[in-house]
Amino acid sequence: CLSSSQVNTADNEKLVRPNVQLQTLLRQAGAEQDVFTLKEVMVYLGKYIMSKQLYDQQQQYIVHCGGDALGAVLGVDTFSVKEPRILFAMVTKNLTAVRH
Ligand SMILES: C[C@@H](c1ccc(Cl)cc1)n1cnc(-c2ccccc2)c1-c1c(C(=O)NCCN2CCN(C3CCCCC3)CC2)[nH]c2cc(Cl)ccc12
Repeated sequence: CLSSSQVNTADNEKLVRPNVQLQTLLRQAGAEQDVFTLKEVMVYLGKYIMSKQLYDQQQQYIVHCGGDALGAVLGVDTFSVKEPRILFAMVTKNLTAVRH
């Protein structure tokens, strides 16, 4: 039988494994694990964007990642932080759900 935590696992508590390209970026942002929650992936990606100053200084919700490995991972040159659905879709292409 499933424990209560397994039954009502919210999306952001589901465990995911990034592919090698994304894992490399997360490690550069300080991650030391191989398996994450979606929320953890986003927190580390935020740190990565901050550390490499990829956001637009004038419009700080615009991220320019074309010349960076992040652009290759997400498949875009620029994105807006104000489009979370688009952003989650781009990030989840690089994640595999972990059965536990
Ligand atoms: C709500 C959250 C978010 C989270 C998920 C989504 Cl799908 C959209 C939005 N968010 C709001 N602004 C940002 C942001 C903006 C510019 C540069 C860096 C981060 C974020 C992102 C975080 C994050 O973990 N954010 C912590 C607090 N942020 C406040 C904004 N801070 C700003 C400080 C001034 C300079 C610009 C960033 C950085 C820390 N993780 C992300 C990962 C990506 Cl792929 C894209 C964006 C973010």
